[in-house]
Amino acid sequence: MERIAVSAVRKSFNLKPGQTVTVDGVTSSRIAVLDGVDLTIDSGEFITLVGPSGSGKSVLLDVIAGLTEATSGVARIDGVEVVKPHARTAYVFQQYALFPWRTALQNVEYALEVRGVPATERRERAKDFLHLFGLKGFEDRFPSQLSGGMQQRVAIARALSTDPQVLLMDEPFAALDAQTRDILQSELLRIWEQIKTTVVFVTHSIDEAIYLADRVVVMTARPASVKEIVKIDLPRPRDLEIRNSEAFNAYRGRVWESLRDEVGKAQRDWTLASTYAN
Ligand SMILES: Nc1ncnc2c1ncn2[C@@H]1O[C@H](COP(=O)(O)OP(=O)(O)OP(=O)(O)O)[C@@H](O)[C@H]1O
Repeated sequence: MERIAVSAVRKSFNLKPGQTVTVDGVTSSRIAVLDGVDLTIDSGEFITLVGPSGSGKSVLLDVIAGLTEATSGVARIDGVEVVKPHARTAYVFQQYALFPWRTALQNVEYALEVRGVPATERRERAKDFLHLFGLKGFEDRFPSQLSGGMQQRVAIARALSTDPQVLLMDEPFAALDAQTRDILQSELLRIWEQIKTTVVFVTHSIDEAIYLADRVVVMTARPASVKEIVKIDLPRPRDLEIRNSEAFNAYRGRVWESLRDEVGKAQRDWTLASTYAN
């Protein structure tokens, strides 16, 4: 069943007064970020998005989240146009975005509180989700008393406690060390296997993209559209060892092949931009 449908989505922003951008010799005070993105995602699918830095991946997530309006085109969830944040869509950012004055438990409870879940029920549910992420015994710690990996576990527990139909994740593990990142990828997969919510996950890591996904969506350089979708036919449940397999290696080559030109284009764009800036 189709859960998310992004159709011909374009997005451009006005630049600050006095700023301009020149593309193909045309100077403009608007920057085009998304250029006709089409993407449909089934219920329960795990999608990863890769693309050069600055290509518009976060903006695309924001459109699906209802945090920003498309300039044209439409994003739909279950056939309904997204015009504002949806109660059953959850978002996890790179920075843990926890309330520093609330304990781990209270942070998870917050998401349930704003949805009107009664106190006893929300406390139990929040605890269950913290335990699911291996945080038993850490319920009363404040974010500053938790490691980066633990903070991100709390953020994901908070997002999942609301039973979202759609989970949007914007480079959630980018700030973590490599080992913690590996552990969290596996934990996320383990939990996703149980709840099978629809996930759209942005990453710069090709390995992470392949390891997690049912399909890897490769975006072009800005203004972005979908360049290619690579279906990942690796068996599930997956463990990290799979990254050493021949099949994984072949996917790695395939995704990089698709991404390489776009990274090159984005780099030329930056070089040009810095030439103008000087
Ligand atoms: N509110 C805004 N006003 C103006 N430009 C914006 C705004 N939001 C994003 N942009 C521009 O849109 C482009 C895409 O940004 P976005 O953050 O989506 O890229 P990204 O692919 O997620 O990058 P990265 O991988 O580096 O996180 C960037 O050039 C950015 O400067």
